[in-house]
Amino acid sequence: MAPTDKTTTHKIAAKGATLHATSTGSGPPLLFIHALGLDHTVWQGVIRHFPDHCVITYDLRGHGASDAPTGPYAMGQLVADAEAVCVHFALKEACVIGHSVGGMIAQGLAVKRLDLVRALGLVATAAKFGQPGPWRERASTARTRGMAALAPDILTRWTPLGPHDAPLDAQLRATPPEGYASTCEAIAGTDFYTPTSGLRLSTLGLCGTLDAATPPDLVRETTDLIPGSTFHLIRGAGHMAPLTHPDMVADLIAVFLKGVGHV
Ligand SMILES: O=C(O)CC1=CCC(=O)O1
Repeated sequence: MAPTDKTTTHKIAAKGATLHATSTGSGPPLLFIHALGLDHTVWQGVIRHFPDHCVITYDLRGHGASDAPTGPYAMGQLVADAEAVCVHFALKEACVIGHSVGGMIAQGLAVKRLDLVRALGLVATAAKFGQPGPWRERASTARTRGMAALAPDILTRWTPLGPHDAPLDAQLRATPPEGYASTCEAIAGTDFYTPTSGLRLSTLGLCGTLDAATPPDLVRETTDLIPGSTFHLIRGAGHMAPLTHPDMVADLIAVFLKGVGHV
């Protein structure tokens, strides 16, 4: 939802960083967590479909209007940040919907604080994003050459060419290199296959058929770690489905929420 006078912005104190968050509406809580190199606004087209929920978004540390302390960041800290956001808003039993690294953080939050998480939405994400080497290289490039050196390749992997390229490119280039690099290092050090396999909660997995960054088989494999989960493909979408196909993403989430009684 584009910020309206019903949307409030919040500053949340986390360890070593102040986080920027937004809150709108009331009802069953939904927490949306964005991907690497973006900010909370990537969810705008999705969250406008949930006027009867309490919708919370925030910017990861190192991204958007949150602080970008010097890294590296640990995945445990990114999970603790999500926990701090839940505590700030007194969220309990939220449906936590994470995109890409946001989905990894959502898995970690459910493992750490199942009391806070009633259901999971795993959008174009994984329990482990490949080998650490390329993430460390990306971190090093961000620090030494800046986001402009990375943006063209990342954009090509994110989404088939389209009208979203310019705003995505702008967000990516506006991400503080230290925040981006430190988040890459958190990804490099994370393998959630075992902890996520132990989760028992309602889970929806979503992936675009054209996703080159987290291909459908990877997202399906991650979703399948959680018994009873459901998985849907979004035809024609790439990695940026929440931005390029917001109505479809929202419809699938809405059906899922209805199915689990989070309405
Ligand atoms: O940027 C990418 O290559 C894809 C990605 C992995 C984690 C994330 O948030 O984005």
